[in-house]
Amino acid sequence: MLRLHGFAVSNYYNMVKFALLEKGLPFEEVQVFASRDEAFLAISPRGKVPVLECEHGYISETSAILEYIEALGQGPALLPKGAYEQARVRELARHIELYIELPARACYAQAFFGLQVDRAIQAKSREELLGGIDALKRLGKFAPYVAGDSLSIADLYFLYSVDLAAAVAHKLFAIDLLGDFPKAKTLLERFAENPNVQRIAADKDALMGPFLAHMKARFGG
Ligand SMILES: N[C@@H](CCC(=O)N[C@@H](CS)C(=O)NCC(=O)O)C(=O)O
Repeated sequence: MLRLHGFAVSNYYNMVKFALLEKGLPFEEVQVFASRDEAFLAISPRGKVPVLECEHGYISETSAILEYIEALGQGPALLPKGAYEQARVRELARHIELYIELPARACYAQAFFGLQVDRAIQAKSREELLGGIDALKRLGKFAPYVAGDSLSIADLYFLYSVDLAAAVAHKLFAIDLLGDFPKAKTLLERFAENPNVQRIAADKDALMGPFLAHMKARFGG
């Protein structure tokens, strides 16, 4: 059986969990916080979650994990047929990750953990986030899913990046990131009704207290 290592507050972990749930693949969750412990580095060389354990060994990096799950060919496909169509989905996923998730992440420490992020990093993140949202408006189809009429890997990145990015933009820059992006808001509302999304959100809420205590013990703040 597949085993998903990580923790329920992690947005990357939740992208993989959502894919597994939507595909109906059986899996076990192995709760572990990101760390640089030797035992964890042996399965995740950058000390990050998620890690997927399969019959052959361990896979780190969400995009590699998602591609592996997809290649198993079970459950509903999260990539369309056709090389071009697939490339468009991957293009969207990369845009969301590189230009929305990562700039927002650079400010998580201040937005969520009470630490201070350097002003220059904040300014760069703000600019990149606005550019990332602009690119998503241009590239996304939202018909009703990000890449078209069916759920795809691009939606996983969207669902578990844009909400956090919007929170960062609101808290640090007093910007309503989705203020003039009604299609994105509508899609988030649609996802909020999905039972798998609700289960993932409930698991996240349940772990939030212990996770914050873990972060405080590790970094202070
Ligand atoms: N590039 C990685 C990013 C994963 C990631 O950043 N995970 C976070 C949790 S949401 C983490 O493990 N952070 C710990 C760290 O960076 O030390 C992926 O795609 O899986």
